[in-house]
Amino acid sequence: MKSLTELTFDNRFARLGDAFSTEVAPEPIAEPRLVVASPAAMAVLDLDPALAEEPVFAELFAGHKLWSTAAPRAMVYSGHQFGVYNPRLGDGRGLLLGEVLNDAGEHWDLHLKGAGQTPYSRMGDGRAVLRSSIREFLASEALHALGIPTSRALCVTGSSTPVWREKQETAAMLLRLAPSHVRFGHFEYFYYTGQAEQLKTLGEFVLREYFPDCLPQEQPYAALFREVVERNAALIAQWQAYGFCHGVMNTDNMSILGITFDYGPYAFLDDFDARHICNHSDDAGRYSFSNQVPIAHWNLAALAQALTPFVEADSLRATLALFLPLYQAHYLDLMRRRLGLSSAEDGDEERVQHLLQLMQGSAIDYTQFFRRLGADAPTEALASLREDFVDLAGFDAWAADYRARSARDGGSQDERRARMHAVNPKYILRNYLAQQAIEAAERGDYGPVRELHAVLSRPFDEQPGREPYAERPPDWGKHLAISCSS
Ligand SMILES: Nc1ncnc2c1ncn2[C@@H]1O[C@H](COP(=O)(O)OP(=O)(O)OP(=O)(O)O)[C@@H](O)[C@H]1O
Ligand SMILES: [Mg+2]
Repeated sequence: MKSLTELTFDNRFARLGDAFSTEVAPEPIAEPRLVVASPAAMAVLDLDPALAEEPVFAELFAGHKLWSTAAPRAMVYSGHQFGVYNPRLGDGRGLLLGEVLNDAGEHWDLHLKGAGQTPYSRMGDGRAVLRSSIREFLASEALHALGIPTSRALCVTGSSTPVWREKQETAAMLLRLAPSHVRFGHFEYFYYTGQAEQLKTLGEFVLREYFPDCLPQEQPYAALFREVVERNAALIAQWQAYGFCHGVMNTDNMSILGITFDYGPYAFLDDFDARHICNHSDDAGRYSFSNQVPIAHWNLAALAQALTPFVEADSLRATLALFLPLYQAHYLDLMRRRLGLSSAEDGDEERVQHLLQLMQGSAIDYTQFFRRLGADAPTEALASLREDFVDLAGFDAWAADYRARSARDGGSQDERRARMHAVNPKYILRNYLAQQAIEAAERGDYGPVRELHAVLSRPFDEQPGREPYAERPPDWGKHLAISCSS
């Protein structure tokens, strides 16, 4: 284990120079205090979790202190937002502090979100409020615990610095960790500004540092695009299988690594609803839950456009066409496992679709359904789940088929339960749980956010005494409108 001062920096992205990022010092927030830290994320940097309680920890992650070998910089990027190209984006409130080299030899970007104004702030104040920082923290670590690729969150630091949104709030900073902060929008920026040399420098950097297996191939950029398509197909399959709605799938929020990136008004589904829209400024439902699949494809097409200087359009198009079948295969595999099926059979896709149709409009809790389905033998589990469905005849037909399918799959009930509980979480980050923790934190009580984080770090475990965290939302928590100003 290291002390905080022993972190080793090797700032590869900073060395790309001023065409890619601008040196900016963090603007500290007043009276910093640790709100919550993730022991698992600290372990990524070989840091003892106890260090989070030292005053210097909050000072570092509130912009008051900096390692002498860090190199804080705001990155430039652009991107398509809601389908429209926005040429002027970039880190408007976040800074890449540098890249830490851990004991395993991995580079991890330290990105401080809410660190003050930068040349890319446009009209913004460069700040992030406490509630949105807590939401990003909780989701990053919750998705990681579910096994969904994501940026990580080291900690949230609160302050007394006032910030004006719809009302007066306080500023916070989130320390985000990721192997890279390069987004689709980085490629788009250099492509659309016609900076061919810089586009090539970026591409070579990404290939060399993050996709070394693509380099020796005949067409490294074609291989890179194929890898990004494959990773996104796998990622979006996990989102859909676990009911995660991102809400702002703009290309500036799409990581080149295929990890979940930028947590805004996201939501995990409570009741299953394919049409769910978690971003209340998204009137048209562009980023609704079921649209995430075609939108990921659309975003990949936007990235492909920026790669046309390197790869033939026909080749890019052919790779793009792989996205949907790859996605479907991953999704079906995950849903089979969620249903406790260890083998594949024709008709499984229809079984999954039929179940989701029955859930739609029946107010069926998506997370609880699968957990309860695995808790008992199929006949007993189905009998207890049945009463919640509106279309009972439809459900009975599905259940009869599922019982027979499960019997053919074989195995003991103990094996089935263990297998299902390992993929069907008991605890999920429900918006109402986040909201309760945020309201307590806004009153200065950080106990609830720490406890919720601890619960969500073991989502598949029974956690005696913590059962209330597995409950469906109360009425007030069913249709929370999460503010997009963050
Ligand atoms: N308060 C703010 N001040 C300055 N710029 C901002 C502010 N909020 C958002 N932006 C900028 O607006 C653009 C879109 O914001 P978006 O919400 O997608 O990103 P973000 O949440 O700020 O950061 P990230 O994508 O790094 O998680 C980004 O360029 C972002 O830096
Ligand atoms: Mg963003």
